[in-house]
Amino acid sequence: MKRLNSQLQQDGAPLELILLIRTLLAGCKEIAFRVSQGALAGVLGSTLSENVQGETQKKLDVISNQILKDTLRESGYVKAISSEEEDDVVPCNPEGNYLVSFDPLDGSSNTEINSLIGTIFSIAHAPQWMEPSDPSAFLQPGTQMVAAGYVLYGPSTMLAMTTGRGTHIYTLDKTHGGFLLTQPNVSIPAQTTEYAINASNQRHWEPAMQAYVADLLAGSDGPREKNFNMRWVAAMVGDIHRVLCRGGIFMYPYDKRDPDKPGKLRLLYEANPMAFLIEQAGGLAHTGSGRIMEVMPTEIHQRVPVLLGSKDEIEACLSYYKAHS
Ligand SMILES: O=P(O)(O)OC[C@H]1O[C@](O)(COP(=O)(O)O)[C@@H](O)[C@@H]1O
Ligand SMILES: [Mg+2]
Ligand SMILES: [Mg+2]
Repeated sequence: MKRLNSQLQQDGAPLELILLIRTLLAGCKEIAFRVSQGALAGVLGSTLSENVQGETQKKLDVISNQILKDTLRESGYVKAISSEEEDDVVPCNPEGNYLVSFDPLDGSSNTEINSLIGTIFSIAHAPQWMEPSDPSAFLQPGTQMVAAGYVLYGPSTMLAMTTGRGTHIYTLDKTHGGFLLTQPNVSIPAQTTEYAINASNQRHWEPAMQAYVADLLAGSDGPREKNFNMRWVAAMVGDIHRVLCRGGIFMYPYDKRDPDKPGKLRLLYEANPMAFLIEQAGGLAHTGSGRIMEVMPTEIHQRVPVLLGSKDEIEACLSYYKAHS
């Protein structure tokens, strides 16, 4: 079975990027170990770095953030980090060539019920002119990413990643500690009868989304003339993994509750990396008004609506937006 390194080389990733990805994944393997300890996380710390030793009271998302921050800062490859768990950009090596953004633990409320969680990340080039503490270099559209992916901490630890040459899925072989290629060149079926949305927010959606979901619910009796099934992992990383594995769509649409928060999910840490993976697997990634990866961020913690997944079904959804515009 092919190793991650060989696939990255085959996809033409430069050596420094490969080394950075390996460093990032070393941090994720440490998180995987922590997560697998469940309620014992932080108690058994013999293999863990000094900075997180003894932090037994901290929640796993804070611990995961610390692990990734320490690992990336020490590597020297990274000029600055932006993280869902940090208010400001974290300056690293002024000579570093890359910027890394991450959601250290996505779906963190699932930790309480021993259910799916993961780390989502993206990597971009750091401009020469940039001061490490300057957030403006992170304010570039997702089209500038050179790599993105997630590590899913489930029954097995899995990695989905793209460097712009297809999306590949790997499984962590815990016997030797390496990621092995288990699903090369993922291709999301264009059509699907499976969708994911938190229906408890229904009253806050725009009319286009209300109409679209109403027609999905009407099933074979409605205009779509077929039955749909619904799934909700409550961790984007788990829902997107399902979409990559067997198709479907995932939506966290515009929500009119708070105009400052047009969606729940964060552009830099969640929407962009997942959009890159989905597009590289032949799917579509949209906000309802444009391609996610073309959104120009105005601040690092910006939120956006997301519609991701099987191409024909996302297009069907967008036709409702068009009809209501
Ligand atoms: O079920 P809810 O409350 O609508 O929220 C689920 C969404 O919130 C998130 O958990 C947010 O991620 P965090 O755990 O990183 O805050 C997404 O992964 C998920 O899709
Ligand atoms: Mg998240
Ligand atoms: Mg998180």
